[in-house]
Amino acid sequence: MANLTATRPPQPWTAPTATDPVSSTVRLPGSKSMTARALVLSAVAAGPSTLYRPLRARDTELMAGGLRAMGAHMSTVDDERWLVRPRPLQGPAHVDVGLAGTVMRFAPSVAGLAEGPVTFDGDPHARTRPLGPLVGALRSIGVRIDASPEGGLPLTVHGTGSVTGGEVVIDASASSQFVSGLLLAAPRFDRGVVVRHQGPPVPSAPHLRMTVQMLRAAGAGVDDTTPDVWVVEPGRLSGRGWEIEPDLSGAAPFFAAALITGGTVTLLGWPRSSAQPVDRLRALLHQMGGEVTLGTDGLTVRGTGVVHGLAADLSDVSELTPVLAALAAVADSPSRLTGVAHIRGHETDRLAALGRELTGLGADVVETPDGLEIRPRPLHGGVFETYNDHRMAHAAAVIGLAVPGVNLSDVACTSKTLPEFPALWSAMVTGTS
Ligand SMILES: O=C(O)C1=C[C@@H](OP(=O)(O)O)[C@@H](O)[C@H](O)C1
Ligand SMILES: C=C(OP(=O)(O)O)C(=O)O
Repeated sequence: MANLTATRPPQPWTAPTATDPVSSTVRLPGSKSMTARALVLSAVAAGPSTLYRPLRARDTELMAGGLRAMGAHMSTVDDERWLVRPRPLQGPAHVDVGLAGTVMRFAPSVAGLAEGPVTFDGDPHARTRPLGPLVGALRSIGVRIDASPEGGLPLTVHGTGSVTGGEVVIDASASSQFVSGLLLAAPRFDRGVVVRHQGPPVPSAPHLRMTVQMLRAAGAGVDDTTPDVWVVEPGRLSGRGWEIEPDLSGAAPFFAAALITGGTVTLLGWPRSSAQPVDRLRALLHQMGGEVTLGTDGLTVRGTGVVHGLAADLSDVSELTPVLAALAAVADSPSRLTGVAHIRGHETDRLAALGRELTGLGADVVETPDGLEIRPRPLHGGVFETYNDHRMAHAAAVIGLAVPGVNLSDVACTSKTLPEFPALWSAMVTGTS
């Protein structure tokens, strides 16, 4: 079982250094984003559902736990299939969101459908993550919420068993999850929902497409033809089987290992057609000197022995920023990563954290308002603070392949999305995977 406690002791870890090009075939667990969506859609559906090969990690166990607290029946003992039987949603209940954006943004609208109060809180840093626009939007469609003055955690949703729904205007520039959180339970709202975004661009477009695609797969009527407007019709959602794809963002550090060591990594079980932005990842890795191919055995990344710098707007794939920044720090030319101001509101302020920690290893990094400029210089070992952020740990592990003595302050934070990370990583480096 993944570690669900916020106060687990830190687990320092020295990243293994690769003496040879890696040559590895990895089977990774399911996508965090697909698992979270499948759990929510299953909890508000009219019949039972099964998730095949879901992600078992802190974020998804917390999501299952939160929905279970509200009354949904969740059987998550079998790693290969989780069974969800919807039941009447009710409070009083408490949802621990941990540090999971998906839980803190997707579960409140489900709580609006529950009868009774549902309280939400999480790790200390979760209280600083943006939530106010979603709270305001839910209030405007009839959900009563007590929240901190900024509209963040801790909060209480006073569910009445139904949500009016209808037109809502929101500034979702801080997180696409605000929009997904409004859409996923909306078929159960009396009037469905019409979400209009007003403000700077919404990041993470592929995650919004995933939300729309999975809603439709569950039988919802969704119109997303007008930019920045999403319409979900009221109606019944059917229970179904959800095939969860391997997590592409979780695979990114393993693919980066192929680039940085000039080796080869194959991710098994990759589907022919995916809800995740594989073409974008392929293009980014190609720009940095890698080759990505989709074969019958899976998705393979081959390093060519060089890592090039990268100039890219990462707004649609911002989860990849830490790993790409790590590659940029060892590249043969400077990099400019832009379009990711909002990742200051992720598990930590990722721009500040990457700036500080890469500089600590000797890189020349300038933090800009919406990204990073990275000029490679010879790096050295040192302590790398991970700030409870799984993707900071991934970044440090990637650099550690090429630089001896990269000491992570804590590697257990990888349990947020991939508890097996240290073991899988070490197996890849020692050639036992
Ligand atoms: O909906 C989702 O599953 C996610 C959306 C994105 O959030 P932001 O739009 O806040 O970046 C992404 O970064 C996060 O890891 C997962
Ligand atoms: C930003 C991330 O997570 P969350 O869902 O907590 O926002 C992430 O996994 O990179």
